[in-house]
Amino acid sequence: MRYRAVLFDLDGTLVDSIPDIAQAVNHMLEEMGHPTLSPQKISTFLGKGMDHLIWLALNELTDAPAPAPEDYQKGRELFAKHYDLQLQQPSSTLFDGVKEGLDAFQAAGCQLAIVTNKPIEFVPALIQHVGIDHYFTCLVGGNTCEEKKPHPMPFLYACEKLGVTPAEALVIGDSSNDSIAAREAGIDVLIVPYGYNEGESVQNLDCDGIVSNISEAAQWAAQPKGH
Ligand SMILES: O=C(O)COP(=O)(O)O
Ligand SMILES: [Mg+2]
Repeated sequence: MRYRAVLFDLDGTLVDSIPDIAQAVNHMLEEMGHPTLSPQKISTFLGKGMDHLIWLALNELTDAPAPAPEDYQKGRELFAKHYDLQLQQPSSTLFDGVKEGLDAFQAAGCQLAIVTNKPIEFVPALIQHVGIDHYFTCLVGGNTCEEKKPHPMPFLYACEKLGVTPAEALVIGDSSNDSIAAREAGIDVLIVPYGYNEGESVQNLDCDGIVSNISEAAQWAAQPKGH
């Protein structure tokens, strides 16, 4: 294995988290007297953290250039309340190949971390529900560091926590937020094509490869560079 640590994005890479996020967004919208949005539409708002998601969802429903500050604040409180409730009985699921891939990386002696833009308080319940919490020795959320992806800080913070250099780490993600942050941090990056890249194709992202799932990522990482 070419790497000592693997830093995983969460939403859209390990977990199909849209079912619970869409429910929470739509409960928020309903309580604020707005019509609901399709899960497909909501999935295009994901990637830059909870505040951005709420901003885009509220913005979608009005002609105003931005939600009023009090509506935005109310939206943030309601989303957090409903997402927390949702995570008590979640519907989110693991993508195919995740467990096999995590097992392969772990068997090869890699340390595993999650680096997500999701606020850290929601992460433990979600990864416990899908049965992958025991794999990770480091969890970094969107509010753990001063900056979020696409800033490199969260990935560099995870490397420091795990005691590895950026050259010894690999990032696996689903969006430009992951590829840009990884490149800026000097960390190799693989992209999966089944996640949420803010509604855009992943084909043009600056990365070291596009792999069909995490299991294939582990095979890729086991080969010498240049294969
Ligand atoms: O919270 C988001 O917007 C996306 O989370 P992610 O970084 O795990 O994809
Ligand atoms: Mg993601």
